[in-house]
Amino acid sequence: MPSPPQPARAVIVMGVSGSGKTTLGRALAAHLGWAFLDADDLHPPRNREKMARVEPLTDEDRQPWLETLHARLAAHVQAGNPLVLACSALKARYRRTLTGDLDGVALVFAHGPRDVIAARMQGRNHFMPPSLLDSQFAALEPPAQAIFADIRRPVAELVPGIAAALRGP
Ligand SMILES: Nc1ncnc2c1ncn2[C@@H]1O[C@H](COP(=O)(O)OP(=O)(O)O)[C@@H](O)[C@H]1O
Ligand SMILES: O=C(O)[C@H](O)[C@@H](O)[C@H](O)[C@H](O)COP(=O)(O)O
Repeated sequence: MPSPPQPARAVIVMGVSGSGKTTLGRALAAHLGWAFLDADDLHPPRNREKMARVEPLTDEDRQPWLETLHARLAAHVQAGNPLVLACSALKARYRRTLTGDLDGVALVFAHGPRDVIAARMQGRNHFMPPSLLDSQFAALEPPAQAIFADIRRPVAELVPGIAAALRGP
């Protein structure tokens, strides 16, 4: 994934389940006045059912979902309608599928300690069982280049820094 392009036309907020992608992505989109899309909302029913059975998704499970997300991202970029996409995007190859040959897609990595994330997952009502968190960390390939967001900090503090990083030096 290249360094943040100038100007960014889309942002992917990535991280394991419960890392705060949705919360941070929504707040960032509101701050920027951009559209927001939660990749969770596009999981096919069989993927949601699988996770609810406490079975991690495989590469094959995720591939069609990632292709659908790429098409949505491409439509926004090509229409000049910038988008914040919250998506786990755990592996480098998933991020390559999401971005494809699109220019101007920046990456934000929502990262934090496992215990903080586990506690937050226990406190919400969601189809994703907290017991899948270890499989999420096992699949995670942290990005070499991204805007790093430490999710121990409040979202309201994180958003202006991310927006500034998107604008570039
Ligand atoms: N920076 C933060 N500080 C405190 N709580 C947070 C923060 N980010 C997210 N949360 C809370 O953590 C939980 C998981 O966040 P969520 O956005 O649903 O994560 P994800 O989309 O990555 O699964 C939610 O209950 C949310 O309110
Ligand atoms: O690739 C995956 O394994 C899933 O996308 C997973 O990472 C995602 O986290 C779930 O869809 C639960 O949704 P939340 O991210 O909102 O917990």
